[in-house]
Amino acid sequence: MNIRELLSEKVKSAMLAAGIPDECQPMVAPSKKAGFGDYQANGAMGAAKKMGSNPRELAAKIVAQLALDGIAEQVEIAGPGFINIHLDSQWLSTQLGNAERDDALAIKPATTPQTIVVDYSSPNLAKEMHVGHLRSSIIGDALVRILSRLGHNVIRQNHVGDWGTQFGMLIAELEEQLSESDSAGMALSDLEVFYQQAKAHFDRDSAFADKARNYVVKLQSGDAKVLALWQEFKRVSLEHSSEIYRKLNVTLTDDDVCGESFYNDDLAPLVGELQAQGLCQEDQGAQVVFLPELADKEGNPSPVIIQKQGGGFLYATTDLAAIRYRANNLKAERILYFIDARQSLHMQQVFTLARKAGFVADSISLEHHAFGTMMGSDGKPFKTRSGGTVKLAALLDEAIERANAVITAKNPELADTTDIARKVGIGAVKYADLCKTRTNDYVFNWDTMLSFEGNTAPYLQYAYTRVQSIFRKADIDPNTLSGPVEIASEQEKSLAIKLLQFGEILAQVADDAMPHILCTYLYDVASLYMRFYEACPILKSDVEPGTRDSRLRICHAVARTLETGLDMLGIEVSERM
Ligand SMILES: NC(=[NH2+])NCCC[C@H](N)C(=O)O
Repeated sequence: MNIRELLSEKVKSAMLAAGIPDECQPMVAPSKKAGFGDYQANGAMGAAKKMGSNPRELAAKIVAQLALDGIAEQVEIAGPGFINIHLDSQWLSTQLGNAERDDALAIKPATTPQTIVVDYSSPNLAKEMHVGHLRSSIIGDALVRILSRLGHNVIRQNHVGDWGTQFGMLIAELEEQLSESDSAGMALSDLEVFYQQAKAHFDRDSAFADKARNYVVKLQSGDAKVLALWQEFKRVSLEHSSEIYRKLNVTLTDDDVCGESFYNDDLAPLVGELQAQGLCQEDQGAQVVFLPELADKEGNPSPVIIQKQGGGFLYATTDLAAIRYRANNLKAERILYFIDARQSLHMQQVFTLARKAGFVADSISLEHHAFGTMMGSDGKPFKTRSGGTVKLAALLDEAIERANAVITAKNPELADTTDIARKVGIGAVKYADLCKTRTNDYVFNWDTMLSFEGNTAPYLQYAYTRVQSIFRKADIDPNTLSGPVEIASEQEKSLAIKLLQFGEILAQVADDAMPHILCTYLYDVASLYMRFYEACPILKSDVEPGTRDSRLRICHAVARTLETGLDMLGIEVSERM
């Protein structure tokens, strides 16, 4: 149980004992300001309102029933009825000592583990991955890591775009280029260029355009030759994505790919079912669902086309089939989508229609976790200088190169910087994204993200390295320290409380799918550690051995928390920097 849960339970019992109705909540949270205790219980005000009594008197009744012996050293009532709880240093010492020893640190597994499907990254295989897929990949992966760590059964779904009319054109082009090229890998070494070639070919050569259209039909009817070409195209394109995932330290593998093509056979029956349920109607030859639930300001229902005139299916049709599969076959209890905010209406339509058609039970939580756009310094969506889309592969190489320059300038004595530059460069790009409130746009800036000051990956990685250097200097393996942790100073106390909040923070990130909360937390840990380090000498000769060992154990808890927290964000640390 984490501190918040423990205090909530205690305050709740006190409220019941004070005769407060069960529906009133204790409202326990860490105090926002110094001087108001470490935690606050704010439930007295709400309860007093409900009961028509005086909030301060009610708070006093709660405090009279509150059994926090050994947990809190002082409880006081402030303002209109806040209950301020000052935690007991001895109790914190024991808690932190236990956490430092525990493999799980202060992280407690979820009480009810769920099956959670996470749809993320999901690039279109016809083109090279670009910066637009960066946010989906790294935010989605952070959630996957956190949810797994909390004990949930997480199923990754890389819903790649591997189907649709454009593949006729691409396969026809591949066939032609293969007669001149040695391998598909060579012909497709630059997907962007290849796509442009195919498109130009399609536009200028009507015989080729006919062939491309014919290949779409053949692909859909399962023609062996066309299918083989398509598979080859898909294989090479997925290799490109896998390389980026490896570079980015994103956990997606080929096993997680469940692309649009997977649902192909399901689309016609699905439209049939919607027809049978009377949910869709014909409109100019197309099959359309009108959703009054999502009506615009004038009251016009929101139209969702699920089958085009001529029979073709759409993005929404595939997403409906996918959501049904995830609910029924994968047995998801929560389905999370990490997709650009510009697809919000699409997701709302899919969720509303899926519920209406009974494809997903009400008990299943459907969540579109939208994110904003990555902007350039000009305040417009991030582009190359010539206005083209920035390829992810090139961006990541540049990050590593820049990180290398920054770390060699900082520490010219470092022997081999290859591995450190990779961790710092990739970490900086990921952290700069993850530390911003997900729903906002943010400006991509190399200098800020690679800075060793402020809320950045290099700052946190460096904080970790500094702690590790203390153990090296003392020539001590922190795992062998056996004396107790003693929380004596104010700096030790606030650091201890912060460290013990790790589990609370993760539970919140898991609920809201907001990784920036974890980033802020890790930054707070590192900052409180710096304060502690300034105020509490560790290896000075006049420090008592018991105090030294206690402080070393606190350092160890800090290092492990930073390492584990960064790992949950998919960011690696180094022993030296
Ligand atoms: N189930 C989904 N619609 N997932 C997101 C797919 C994203 C789409 N392939 C794109 O690149 O924009």
